[in-house]
Amino acid sequence: MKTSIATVSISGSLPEKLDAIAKAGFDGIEIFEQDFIAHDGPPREVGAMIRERGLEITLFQPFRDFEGLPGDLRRKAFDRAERKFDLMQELGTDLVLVCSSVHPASLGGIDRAADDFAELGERAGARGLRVGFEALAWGRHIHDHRDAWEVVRRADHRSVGLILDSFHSLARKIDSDTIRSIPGDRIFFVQLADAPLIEMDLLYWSRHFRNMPGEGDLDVTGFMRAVAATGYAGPASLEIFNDQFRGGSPLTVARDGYRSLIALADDVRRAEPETSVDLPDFPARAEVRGVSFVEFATRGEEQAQLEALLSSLGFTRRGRHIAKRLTLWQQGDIRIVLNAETTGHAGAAFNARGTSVCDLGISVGDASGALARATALGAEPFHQPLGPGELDIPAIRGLRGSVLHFLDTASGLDDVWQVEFETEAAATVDAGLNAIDHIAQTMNYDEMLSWSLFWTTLLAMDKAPMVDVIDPDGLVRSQALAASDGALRLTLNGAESHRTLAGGFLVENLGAAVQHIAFATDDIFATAKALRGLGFDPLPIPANYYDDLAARFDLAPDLLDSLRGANILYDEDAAGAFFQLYSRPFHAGLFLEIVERRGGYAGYGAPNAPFRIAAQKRLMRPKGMPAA
Ligand SMILES: O=C(O)c1ccc(O)c(O)c1
Ligand SMILES: [Mg+2]
Repeated sequence: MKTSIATVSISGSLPEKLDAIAKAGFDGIEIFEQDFIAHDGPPREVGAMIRERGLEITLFQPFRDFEGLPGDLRRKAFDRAERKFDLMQELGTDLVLVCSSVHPASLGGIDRAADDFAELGERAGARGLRVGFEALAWGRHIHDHRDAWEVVRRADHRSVGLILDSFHSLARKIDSDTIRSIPGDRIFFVQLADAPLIEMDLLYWSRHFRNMPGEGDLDVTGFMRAVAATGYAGPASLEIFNDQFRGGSPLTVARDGYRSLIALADDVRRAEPETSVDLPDFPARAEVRGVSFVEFATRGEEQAQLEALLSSLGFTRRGRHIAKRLTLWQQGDIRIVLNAETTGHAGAAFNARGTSVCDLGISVGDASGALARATALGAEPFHQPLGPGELDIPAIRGLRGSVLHFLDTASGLDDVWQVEFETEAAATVDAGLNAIDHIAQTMNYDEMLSWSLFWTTLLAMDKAPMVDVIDPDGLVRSQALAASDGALRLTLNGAESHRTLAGGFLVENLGAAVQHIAFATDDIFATAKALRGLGFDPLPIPANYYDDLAARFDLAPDLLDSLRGANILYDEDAAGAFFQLYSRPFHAGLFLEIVERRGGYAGYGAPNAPFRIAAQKRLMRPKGMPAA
């Protein structure tokens, strides 16, 4: 499968766009005319510049307002086309996209449009060029791929074909199966884009809110399945108009695009095994078994504080690494590794940011399969020199330079705790924490799409609807991702203002990282009681909160008293109930949480966030600062 992306999807100058696109692994580009015009250099040079980077020009676009014009306007449209044909020949591309007309003088009429395209095809064909017709969702007379196809069919010229764009078809809610009856060799080009479902004007939605397949809410997979079923064998090309991407890092956006396109093609071939998608084989999304470990880079005084906090939560130190300054803290199935190395990845992480989560270990069905999939999607493998007796655990780079490890049982990687660690004393305390409920990664708002794509293309995880977390000083957007059985839950929290708790963490911590870890208990009141005995200092929750709870929910008085007495927050929905107990914030605004889920409650207590955040901020406010 030939991969391609429109230059309009990436920020920067034309050479910057091309560098990023080539580096991300694409085979070709759709050259957006504006990007060519803005560049200072003749078309032949631009063509060479593109080919030098190993890219081909899959499409020249757009050519607007062509079909259905009367008299002189029609003649002028053909003159314009001839000029663009000259340009295409100099650039070195044979296909132009003609998008359906929005011209006020365009007359309409399928046969008139077909005649126009037959003549354009004749002129293009004489030069060895081809013309593709795309229905814009807001086209004046043609705004449905079925009508565009009818124009192409009636034009009946080998140099005239159809161009499909998932956005235009899906935005108009046209059934993708209508594509299955179009002959694949009459489809000249396929553009792909997703978008969040928002009610708004189609043109505005398209020009500002498109995103990578898998990042939005449209069924781009269903669309591409239908395309594949036709036998179409041309490029799959991303055409993403997005305000955020226009200002983003060219390489990050290009890499996200590549990941999204390869994952999409892989989904299509798995869903349509009878079709041939020309793509090297790699494993399906890894099945998640759970969180194997969370590793902090920490040293000195900060390490002592973190150890004290873990002890007060019922964790015990259970192992020491055979060669490195690593200790293993455990409770139930939860493993926290404290890495005090002064060199290597963790050493560098601590030097840059102080105590922070530098590594995550995920238990999967097949660890090397997970790595193979990650690399096929363009992830960067991570290697560190192995000491004697150490296991080679497959790993890639994750959020902001952190490292993500894959462990499994089949290849013995789950035994790393026995192989690489000397066991210390058995647990003498236990507060009933048995698993990691969720891990919260804080990032800038404009990193959220990228990281949610990262997780959902790599592992079998689904996105929940985006939730607003109300911080007293600004809004934080929260995207939850979960494996279907809850074996891994992540919340990606995107901050826009540095004044929010999440935004402040980004400043203090020099960028995105895990800000909190939530542990699961089966009995939060028993856990709270055990923690009191261990000297755990919970985040104090004001009485007003409990008065409001009494008004909002029908809670038994003794339950309300127990919640109040233990500083436990409460939420419920139709499926069940949720209990939350928080630690006080420590270094840079990191914190720990304890939760109990009852019934099928699948959320994260977002309604409690404003009160929890206000309570955390009261404790974090620098001494002597005014309250406002
Ligand atoms: O928004 C536009 O004008 C526009 C132009 C060309 C395309 O291929 C498209 O999908 C949209
Ligand atoms: Mg398009």
